[in-house]
Amino acid sequence: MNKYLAVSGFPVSHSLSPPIFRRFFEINKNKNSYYTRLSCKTDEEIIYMMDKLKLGGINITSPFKKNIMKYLDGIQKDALKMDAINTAVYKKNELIGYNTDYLGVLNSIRGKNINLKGKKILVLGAGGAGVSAIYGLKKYNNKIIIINRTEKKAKELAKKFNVTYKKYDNFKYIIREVDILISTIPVNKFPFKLKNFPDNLIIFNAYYKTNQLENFAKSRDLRYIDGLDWLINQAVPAYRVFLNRSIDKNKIKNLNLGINRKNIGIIGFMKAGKSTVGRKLADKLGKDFVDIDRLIEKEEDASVNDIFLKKGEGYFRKLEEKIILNLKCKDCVIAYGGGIVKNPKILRKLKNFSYNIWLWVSPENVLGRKDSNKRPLLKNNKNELSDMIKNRFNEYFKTADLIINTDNKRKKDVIKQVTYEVNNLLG
Ligand SMILES: Nc1ncnc2c1ncn2[C@@H]1O[C@H](COP(=O)(O)OP(=O)(O)OP(=O)(O)O)[C@@H](O)[C@H]1O
Ligand SMILES: O=C(O)C1=C[C@@H](O)[C@@H](O)[C@H](O)C1
Ligand SMILES: [Mg+2]
Repeated sequence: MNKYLAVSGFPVSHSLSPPIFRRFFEINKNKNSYYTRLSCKTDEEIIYMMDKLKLGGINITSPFKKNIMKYLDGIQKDALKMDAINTAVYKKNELIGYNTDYLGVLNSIRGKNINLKGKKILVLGAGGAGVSAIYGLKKYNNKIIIINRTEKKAKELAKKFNVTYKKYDNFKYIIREVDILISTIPVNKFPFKLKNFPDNLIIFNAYYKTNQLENFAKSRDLRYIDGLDWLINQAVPAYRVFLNRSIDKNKIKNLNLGINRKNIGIIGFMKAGKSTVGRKLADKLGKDFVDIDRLIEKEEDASVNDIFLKKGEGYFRKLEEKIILNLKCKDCVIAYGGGIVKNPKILRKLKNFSYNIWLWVSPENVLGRKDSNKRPLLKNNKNELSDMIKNRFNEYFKTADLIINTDNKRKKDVIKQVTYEVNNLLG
């Protein structure tokens, strides 16, 4: 049976979990497992979409790691102690939560053959990543200091896990005496001067976009562990939870991260809002907008409906294929037709051509949208529509780099969410 998995958060368009998991599937020849990103604005929406997409499991990232816990039927003991989860999976119809983030920290450090015993460790940041770092490291080391801009949070954490709390402003003194700095703050520019850092400092940075701390570590030849290492090392145990199999980490070479595509593609079933949202998004980003259906209409000098009725679906699909395969744009928003997922040649092109956002809509919601009864393939019949959605589901899931739910949302809210995610991706 197919297994559908995703990482959800807000924003989540930047997440490198999909290329990591897709590589795991390749390594272990999991032909029927799929993993993508699911953008959700609330914890409630995650649960709604898990049901709609029939997800077997999910990774949870910021800001939902704590709030999602109220929906779980069971919570593994490490996750309970950290009061946060990053993985949930259905086991016999019960949704069970886990936290593999702390293993991510420990195994990244171990993978670099660094002995933790006796080392003085400074954890910067008291959010979810900070908690998991402390929780993991505490098992092997008791010289841990926590500092955070909001000092109350650092104090609480220090008390809960029995580590040392220091004032934020004292960073410049403390850093001179530590062996390992674990920065868990997601920033490009580090908030403190870097010149006081000792020569043999080991830096572990949870943030995986290129940033000032990384460049500094390289310029000073300091040992540096990056967030991608952490992400891979928390994904390995999550993979075990999802599929009950282990992964040979030595095989994770040549990871194709593949999210540097400049074109943004909008895919989705009929009436999902592809044209409306695509046009507005292009406007907001200052990119050109291409609506494939409109290009077809221009070429034939007839409406999509008329082409379908007079020349048939086969003719339409051929034209659609020719236009998409010849598309040359480099920095556009493209609204693709709802039926493209039936054509493997088009799907192959899309994989490297555009970052594809699937606007999800349920059959119930499609039927409520304006003009839905005028479409030739849409005869206002919910069962027929449900069947069509089911038949195309697998291809949509495989093609989507990001899923955004449009059910029960106003157009302007969908546009806002898509724009936010795309800015997060490109920014
Ligand atoms: N979130 C939404 N809520 C309600 N109505 C919506 C929403 N998004 C789009 N619509 C409306 O649904 C109709 C279809 O939208 P649009 O034409 O953008 O969809 P599409 O995916 O391009 O459809 P098609 O398959 O016909 O190309 C329009 O009348 C649009 O205003
Ligand atoms: O960016 C991501 O994809 C993730 C980040 C961390 O929060 C992880 O805990 C999560 O499992 C996935
Ligand atoms: Mg359209």
